[in-house]
Amino acid sequence: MLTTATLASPESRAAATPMMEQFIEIKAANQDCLLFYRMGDFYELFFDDAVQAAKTLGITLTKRGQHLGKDIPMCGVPVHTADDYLQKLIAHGHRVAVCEQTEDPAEARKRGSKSVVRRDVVRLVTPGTLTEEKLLSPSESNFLMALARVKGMGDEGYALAWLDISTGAFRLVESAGGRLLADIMRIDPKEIIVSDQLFHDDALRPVFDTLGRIVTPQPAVLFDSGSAEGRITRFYGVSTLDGFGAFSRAELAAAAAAIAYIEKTQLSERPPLARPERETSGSTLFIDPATRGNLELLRTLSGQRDGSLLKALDRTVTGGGSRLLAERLMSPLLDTDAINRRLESVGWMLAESDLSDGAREALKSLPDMPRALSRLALNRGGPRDMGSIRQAMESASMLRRLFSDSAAPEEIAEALAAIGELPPKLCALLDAALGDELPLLRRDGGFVRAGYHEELDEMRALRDQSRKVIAGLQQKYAEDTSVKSLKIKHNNVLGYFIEVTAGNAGALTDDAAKATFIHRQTMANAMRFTTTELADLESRIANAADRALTIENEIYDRLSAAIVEASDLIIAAAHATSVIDVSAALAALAEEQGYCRPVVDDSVTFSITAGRHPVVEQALRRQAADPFVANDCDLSPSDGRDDGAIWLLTGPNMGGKSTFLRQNALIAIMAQMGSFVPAGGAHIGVVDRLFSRVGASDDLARGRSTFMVEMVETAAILNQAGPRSLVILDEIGRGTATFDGLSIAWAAIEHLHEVNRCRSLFATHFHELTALSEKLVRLFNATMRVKEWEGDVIFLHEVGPGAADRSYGIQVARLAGLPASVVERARQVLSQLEEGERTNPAHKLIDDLPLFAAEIRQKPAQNAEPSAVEEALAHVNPDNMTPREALEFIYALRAKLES
Ligand SMILES: Nc1ncnc2c1ncn2[C@@H]1O[C@H](COP(=O)(O)OP(=O)(O)OP(=O)(O)O)[C@@H](O)[C@H]1O
Repeated sequence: MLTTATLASPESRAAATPMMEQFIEIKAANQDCLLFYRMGDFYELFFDDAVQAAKTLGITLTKRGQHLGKDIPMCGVPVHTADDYLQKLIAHGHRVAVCEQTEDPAEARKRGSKSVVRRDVVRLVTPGTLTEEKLLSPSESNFLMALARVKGMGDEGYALAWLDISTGAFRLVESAGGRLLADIMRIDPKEIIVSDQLFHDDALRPVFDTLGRIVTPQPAVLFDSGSAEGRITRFYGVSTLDGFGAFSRAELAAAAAAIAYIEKTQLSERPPLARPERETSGSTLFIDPATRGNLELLRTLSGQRDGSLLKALDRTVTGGGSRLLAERLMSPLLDTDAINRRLESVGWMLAESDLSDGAREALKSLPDMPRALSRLALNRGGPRDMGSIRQAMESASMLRRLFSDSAAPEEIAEALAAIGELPPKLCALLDAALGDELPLLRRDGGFVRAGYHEELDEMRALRDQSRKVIAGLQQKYAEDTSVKSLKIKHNNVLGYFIEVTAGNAGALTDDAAKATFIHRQTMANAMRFTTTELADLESRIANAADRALTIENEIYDRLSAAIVEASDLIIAAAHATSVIDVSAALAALAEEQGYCRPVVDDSVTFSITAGRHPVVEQALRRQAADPFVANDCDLSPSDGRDDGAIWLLTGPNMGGKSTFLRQNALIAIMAQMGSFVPAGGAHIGVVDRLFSRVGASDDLARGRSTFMVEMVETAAILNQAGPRSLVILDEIGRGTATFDGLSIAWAAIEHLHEVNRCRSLFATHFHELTALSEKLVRLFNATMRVKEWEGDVIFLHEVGPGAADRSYGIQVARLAGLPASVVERARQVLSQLEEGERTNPAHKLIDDLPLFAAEIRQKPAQNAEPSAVEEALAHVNPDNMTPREALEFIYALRAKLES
């Protein structure tokens, strides 16, 4: 098949029709994109673009004409539903170049009958540069990120710039090799651009492999730090960056690359980007990528939002609020003043519940201002986007009035001040100019309010009156000709015409009538006429309608320009409404769920009383199950020491160890993002790095077994955790042979205690480890309590001091539905093992080691008689059985078991 790559060959070009020539040229300039080629009301795709798109979209692949003697594969999507198709293509990792007709076909015809309509790519659609409402999730930011490295600055020379053209947010931070992936993951970009060179740098390969296909290489010139400043100043129309603050060379390179990419994809349009705001490197809680995934902050491990921490916490009522909450959750702070400022806002909203309820009510009618603004600035908007800005400005001002008599804390007061900066003139202008009911598209007209523009009103009246005049004319002609059924109709070919049935045509064609009625068309059953009067009227109507639309379009452009001019103020006010939304939402959450305000300071205290797991607690409540059992956790330094404690947690399977570990990590995250926390009381000395090793997963794609993944993550923790870190380790060493696992866990605890000296929670089934507490002064044993009742185990989910003596694995296995025969056999093996341990102290270290079952299996209990089921099984040959016989055999086994 002809591919787009071979299209550009000289033979291909020589054989091309004029339209094909145009296609080949445009395609050659956009090799890495599918080309949406505008043909009338469709975007059409050709050659291998068509094949790929038809497959992804599940639409029919057809053919259109031939090129070089071969059929040209083709598929197409209607322009008015193109967004739906774009969404699917983008989600599947494609990039799309949208090629529009840039002149009227009539213009092209003037150049000769064979001329091709001019076309040009007006935009590249990529995952990080979306603006359409349909393509975006209201509650998620859509960040494009540029990663730059400036040579000669060693490991510290990385910088990240990320921006969302749908909201105007633009930020920068410096990063380093060790935290690069963590920084990228906390920002959660949809697309990352890097220079060709960096893309092929072996040192970064593991980072890019983890991030997958969201990373795309771009020409190195985009990242040139020498011309970076010039590119940024040109974009913002300023002569120097002095007013923006001081940036490092790497930051400038990243910011300029992001801007260059926006220019490349948006072509002539310029989105309303806020000035780049610099984050201090390392000012947010470092959460390593594995921990971020395992703690299911934004999404569960299977990629769902349901079941994530964000979903459990989100009570915001605006898209902007929801996006800000997600950002805060992903980037908890280290600065206690900033954290307490946020907590102050939540506390105040909680105390002023009438006000905050009122605010939430007002916020519900607040449209997504930045996204409407961005569409208008990019010329992709319509009258309804203007309506959204008007409505948002009104709702925001109402919100501000609501708080006018209150003594709001600093953060809220600043937000209210930012709303106050919204230009009242713009508000008044939109109010005066825009009608109440707005059409989707500007080309439909009818969005300017009556009374706003004199000439427009006149033209509209003329247009509408003329329509009335036509109705009068119809009546007059009907009377004059005595043809009651005479009608004046309109179509696109003839314009207005008079129509009578064939039987009545005589009345309009007799000599007297001929002077007035001019014949236009004879149909099978009807005859059509016009009159000079009607033709005059028609041109007046058409002129008036045309003129009205022209005036409306001029007004649209003026309003749009006025809105875009105020974009900085609009973006700032929108952020302010999001701050109020988040504070009020966290207050509502705290009220609804009974959360408390944490004490956050610079100590290394970690003391939580009656803590709960925010997600599990809500899930249990939804299922109307037993309520969540609250537990204390205290890792604070004791006896005048300055380093925190390690809790070694033992307990039965299903006892709640993992839940307890995670809940304490989540409480720390929530406190540092500035939220109240699910606890009776909490005092947290700021955690600077959070590490966890929980759950087990294979990473076979990268050639790592479960155990390898576990060890890689453990290594990262032991190498990086410092005195202010919080470390959560769940069942280290379980993925290997027992002695190996136990030894690794043993050594890891000693290392945490002696070297890392950080606050840690360590859950394990190796009960031998509890002996370590005699040796390590900061290590404390804790256990999940259970009750035994008639051989069954009842989980109390209570954490208390001490060590568990056993794991109750067999009881849990029975609950899980393991066949009764297996459970029974396991009990026998366990008692053998325990017996062995009593008589043979050499086995001291292996009291709950399932892997040793292998050894036992070779030495079955001597007096164990084979059961009837085993007898039957021993004599059967499955290869000789039909499925039906096999099923009957199972029934027979079942009957034996029950007897
Ligand atoms: N504090 C609690 N209150 C109520 N229910 C809880 C509590 N903690 C845990 N649970 C329930 O117990 C179940 C098991 O908890 P979890 O997975 O934490 O146990 P575990 O001790 O880590 O088990 P394993 O050792 O098998 O991994 C959870 O799904 C949860 O529903």
